[in-house]
Amino acid sequence: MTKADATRPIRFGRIDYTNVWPVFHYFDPAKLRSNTELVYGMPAELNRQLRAGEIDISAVSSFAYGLNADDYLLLPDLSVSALGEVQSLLLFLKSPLEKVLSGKIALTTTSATTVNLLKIVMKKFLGGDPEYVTTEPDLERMLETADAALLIGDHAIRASWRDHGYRVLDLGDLWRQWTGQWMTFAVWAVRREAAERYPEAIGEIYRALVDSKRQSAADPVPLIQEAERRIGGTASYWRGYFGGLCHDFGAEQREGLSLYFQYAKELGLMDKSVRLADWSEASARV
Ligand SMILES: C=C(O[C@@H]1C=C(C(=O)O)C=C[C@H]1O)C(=O)O
Repeated sequence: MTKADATRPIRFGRIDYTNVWPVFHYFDPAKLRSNTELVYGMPAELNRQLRAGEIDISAVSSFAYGLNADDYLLLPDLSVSALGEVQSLLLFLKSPLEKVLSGKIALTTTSATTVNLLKIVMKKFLGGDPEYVTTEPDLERMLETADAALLIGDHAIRASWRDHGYRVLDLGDLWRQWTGQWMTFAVWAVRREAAERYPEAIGEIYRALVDSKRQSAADPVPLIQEAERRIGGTASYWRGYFGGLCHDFGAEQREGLSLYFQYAKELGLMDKSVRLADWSEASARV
């Protein structure tokens, strides 16, 4: 290992959306023994950076994990999942649904999981075949030329609060209606080479994330207050929002995500089957 390698910080990607807050709220890199640098970004940008090795570990779109499962390991029991409605994965319809099915849909540049979930819903569940264009997440501009627009994260939340008059479909709700399953939108992944190279640091980061998740679940009030302060909305909105999300990744979430990967492969959205592979502290210590 060169000197530069030995001193280089671990680069850790944090999605700059409220949905990951419970896992990051009490996570403070300054309290770690290892030199860890947080890199904030939209999911699609962090997906790219983890793929390129510019960051070592990150919250990423679950779809991006699926594309790169040979090179990544999952940090166990961490995810952004929901059974049903999420409130931040929204398709805004300017035209009636029948027209959207053969019309044009504008997709946010920030997403990977939800754009592919929408393609699954459109094709497999609703029998549609719309044209897709990818654009910056600006609802009014998207709908100038498209019949519908997909937004995720805080872009979707802010747009949903406006008096827009559009019909809105929640992708978490659609997935549940058609499959009865959980859906997992984001996971925490580490590059296999980073897991081998920095086993103690990854273990330390992992324990700190699990600890943050536990503290957030025990008392969501600080997160709710911070969301009100930074983004707006009411305490009851944020209570409902955080309450509808699950940051665990147990058997039910794994089953739902595996079904999503199966459909994505069936429709040619990814070319390989995905086997979920977990990082483990015990194996990293050997
Ligand atoms: C719940 C959400 O999950 C997300 C959806 C993602 C995607 O579609 O690729 C990626 C990360 C999460 O931000 C959300 O964005 O609101």
